[in-house]
Amino acid sequence: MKIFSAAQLHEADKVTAEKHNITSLDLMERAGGQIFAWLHQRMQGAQVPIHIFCGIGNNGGDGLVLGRLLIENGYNVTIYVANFTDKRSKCFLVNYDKVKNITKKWPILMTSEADFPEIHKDDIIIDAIFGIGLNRAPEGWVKKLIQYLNKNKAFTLSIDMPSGMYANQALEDADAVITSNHTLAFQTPKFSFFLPETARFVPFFEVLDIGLDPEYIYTTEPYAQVISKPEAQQLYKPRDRFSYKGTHGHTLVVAGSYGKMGAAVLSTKASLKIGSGIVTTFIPKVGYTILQTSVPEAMVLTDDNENVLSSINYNFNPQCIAVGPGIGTSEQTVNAIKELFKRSKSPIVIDADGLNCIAEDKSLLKLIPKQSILTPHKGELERLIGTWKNDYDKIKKVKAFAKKYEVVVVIKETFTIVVFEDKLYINTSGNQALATAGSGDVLTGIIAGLVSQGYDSLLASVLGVYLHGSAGVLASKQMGYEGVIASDIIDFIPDSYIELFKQEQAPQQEKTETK
Ligand SMILES: NC(=O)C1=CN([C@@H]2O[C@H](COP(=O)(O)OP(=O)(O)OC[C@H]3O[C@@H](n4cnc5c(N)ncnc54)[C@H](O)[C@@H]3O)[C@@H](O)[C@H]2O)[C@@H](O)CC1
Ligand SMILES: Nc1ncnc2c1ncn2[C@@H]1O[C@H](COP(=O)(O)OP(=O)(O)O)[C@@H](O)[C@H]1O
Ligand SMILES: [K+]
Repeated sequence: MKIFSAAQLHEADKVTAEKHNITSLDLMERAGGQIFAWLHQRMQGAQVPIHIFCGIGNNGGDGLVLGRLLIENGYNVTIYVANFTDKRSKCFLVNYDKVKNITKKWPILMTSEADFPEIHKDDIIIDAIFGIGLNRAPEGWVKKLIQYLNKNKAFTLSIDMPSGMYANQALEDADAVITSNHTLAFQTPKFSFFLPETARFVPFFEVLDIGLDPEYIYTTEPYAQVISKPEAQQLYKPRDRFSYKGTHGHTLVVAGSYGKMGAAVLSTKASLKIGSGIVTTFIPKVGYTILQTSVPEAMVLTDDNENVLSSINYNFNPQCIAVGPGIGTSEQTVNAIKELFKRSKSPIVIDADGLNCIAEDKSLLKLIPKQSILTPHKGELERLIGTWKNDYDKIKKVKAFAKKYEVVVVIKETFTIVVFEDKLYINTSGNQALATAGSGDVLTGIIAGLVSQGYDSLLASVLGVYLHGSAGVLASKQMGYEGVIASDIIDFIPDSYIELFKQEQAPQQEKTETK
């Protein structure tokens, strides 16, 4: 699914109005109507008090449309307008009057803290204060209103986005954002929903299609893309019935050192399980028996050194090389990696200590083969590109880095982001079960195994991150979050492929006895 920026959404709004001969007011009616339908379906007329807090822009206008429809359908509604300025939007004003025309219970204008209403914990709060038009951090009594609503235990539904955060700009004041229970976003999720600094304000969201111009949506290069099952499905390359192991590529895994041979085992197994036809693993001598016994399917080459990598020699052309898990950063290993980079003609997936070796000796950077894939977590990324001011600054720096060295960067997070040139792909599979030792080593093997099978570096990264997340989720369904260890993620790789093409089962109709 495409993610558009706030500017693109305003543009889409304009284009839709012009091309489809509808007004912004019609669009607002659609948007408010969709929120109403969502609530109505769940509430079925229940008389729970609903408090709608509107700003004075079009997000507030959506709140007014919702309020009117709820009142017309007999709900128990109170509308408040956070009247922080008289510069109200046109569509807001029209809908403000429409509310006044259908009820004697007019919207309550709030102008200070003294106007904050009492809210019971079982009530419902609708947050329609700010949407994509926020242009500065909320201050004064409006900030206090946001804090007051957050302190309340009532269920909070945000319209389009939690008020106080930007769609695609860094957060300025984390104390002035609504923490919503559920967000209903129009047409597209917002980029900030997925970033470490802001995702916690959006624990659940759904996207409502408000019918913005399909041509605009289809042809416009998005700000970012969300990768979920339908997108991942399209990336899959079916296997040829007449293929043989060589067709599916030969992966070289360079990993392990004394005490960290498990990392080599995990990457090797993952690479085989994702479908690499042949895997050779290069390790220090100490790991020979461990590797041969744990993964009989893999071939093993050993370094001359007993405990760490010092010279990486092999006499074949792998389609992809995975480097880094468990190798340490001793001087001889850094030098060995340097020689490997110089020699390699294939893309290299560089993870963990592979990245730390680069951080130790930055001259390695320009030797990284083009189209290689770097998979840093936060700490490794910081050692590579330095610190950042906020999530957006981080993305900007990673984009510049990826462009400069012509590589793909996989920023590992709860919502992992794959960065290539100016493109951003956000992964949505995965859960907290993946937060376990060795999980990253599995991902390295997965991505390398996909490159070996003929996926280009970008697709291998995007699909690999998706399947890795999906395997973790499937494992956690049987073992709970805590019970999943990295080997389990590998065991569930086959299921993650199968799950990719599983049809969602339609809810079963209840059978009625007729006799
Ligand atoms: N395609 C679209 O773009 C559509 C947008 N709609 C709604 O319109 C919203 C965007 O509306 P607007 O652009 O009017 O903007 P908002 O309603 O998000 O609010 C911006 C208003 O608040 C003021 N403001 C911004 N930051 C402030 C601050 N910190 N303190 C005080 N005032 C502040 C602005 O000057 C402006 O008047 C969307 O989020 C969505 O809810 C829908 O009505 C329909 C379609
Ligand atoms: N809470 C979470 N939700 C989703 N994915 C997660 C979560 N925590 C960790 N992950 C994923 O698990 C992997 C952990 O990798 P990494 O930190 O390198 O682990 P290790 O170094 O132990 O192998 C990454 O792919 C990351 O995106
Ligand atoms: K809002």
